[in-house]
Formats: sequence, structure tokens, C-alpha cells
Amino acid sequence: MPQLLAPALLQQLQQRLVPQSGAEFHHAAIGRGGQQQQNTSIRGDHIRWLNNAEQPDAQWLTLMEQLRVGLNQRLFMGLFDYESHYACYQPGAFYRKHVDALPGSRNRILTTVLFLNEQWGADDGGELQIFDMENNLLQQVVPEAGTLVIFLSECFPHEVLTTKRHRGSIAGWFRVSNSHYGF
Ligand SMILES: O=C(O)CCC(=O)C(=O)O
Ligand SMILES: [Fe+2]
Repeated sequence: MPQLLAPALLQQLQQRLVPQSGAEFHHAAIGRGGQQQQNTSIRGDHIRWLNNAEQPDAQWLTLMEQLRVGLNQRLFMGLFDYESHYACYQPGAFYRKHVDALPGSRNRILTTVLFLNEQWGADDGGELQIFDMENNLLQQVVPEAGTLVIFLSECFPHEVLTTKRHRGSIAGWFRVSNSHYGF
């Protein structure tokens, strides 16, 4: 989906990627909970989780809350909550092919990626490639400001190609509550 957001909100979200904005980024890890580890051979981005007590984070989270309610009403997806982080990829960074949810874990259901980069060029790299479960390339998405990508977390392996420019995005996940299963 290109250009979904109001330009003013997009601009404010872009500002949060500027190092002087006061926002602290840290090296992203892979795995969850106690199994988290840094592995720069798999991903090289720096992240910061969005905070509902700050702007413009709250505006983005409000939009995603509206989407969550809409999806639940129309598609009965039972989405329980949403978490998201800003991600900065410096030149040379990438995120190798992965899925955002382990099959069967039923925690992360739907992935969103909003891109924050103005005038991305054909030679800038950093495209998001999306595959099916047989490893066929389905889409190659240019990380241009305002484009929002949404896909089922368990079903679409994806990869961020090595970027030649600073590359900003907000990745997020609609989740179901694990405690809703097994009763
Ligand atoms: O920034 C992107 O294009 C996607 C990042 C990603 O796949 C992730 O954080 O899981
Ligand atoms: Fe991912």
C-alpha cells in the first residue's frame, strides 16, 4: 500500500530516526525471551520500540489499533495486541531471510512494515524481498517513504537486501495472546 499516511505524521516518524532526536537505538537481537542473541551475520539493524506515552509513536499505534479492530471485525482474526519498533539500517546492513513467527507458535500473526525513506533510488539496495514457503520470490518492495507492507507472519519468509544508504522503517506485529489457546 503506497502513501497511506498523512504527510505530517510520516514526517514526524521520519524525525524519530534522526540521531539527535533523543531516541536511543540499540543493536537488534534475534530469538525471543531468554534465547535472545545478537547475531550481526543475520541482521545488522538498530532498533527502538515505540512508546505509547510519546508522540508521534502514539499516533502510529492509534492507527494500528484501528486496523486491528477493523481486521478483527471483518476477518475475525482475533488479534490481541500490536508491538512495533523503529529500525535503522546503516549502509552495509541487511537482514537475512527469516520468518517472523515460528510455524505453530501462533504468537505473531500479521507483520507490518512501514518505510520512511525519501526518494529511494534503483541503486540504493535495501529492498524487502518477500517469498512463499517454496522460496519463490513473490515481491520486491522498494523501501520508499509511506509504503506499508502487510503479510501473514508465519507464511512469508522475507529478507532485507544489503542497503547502500541509511534505511529507516517501522516493523510491527499483530499478535494473539498465547493464553487464549489450549483451553
Ligand atoms: O525493514 C524491513 O523491511 C523488514 C524488517 C524485518 O523483516 C523485521 O524486522 O523482522
Ligand atoms: Fe521480519
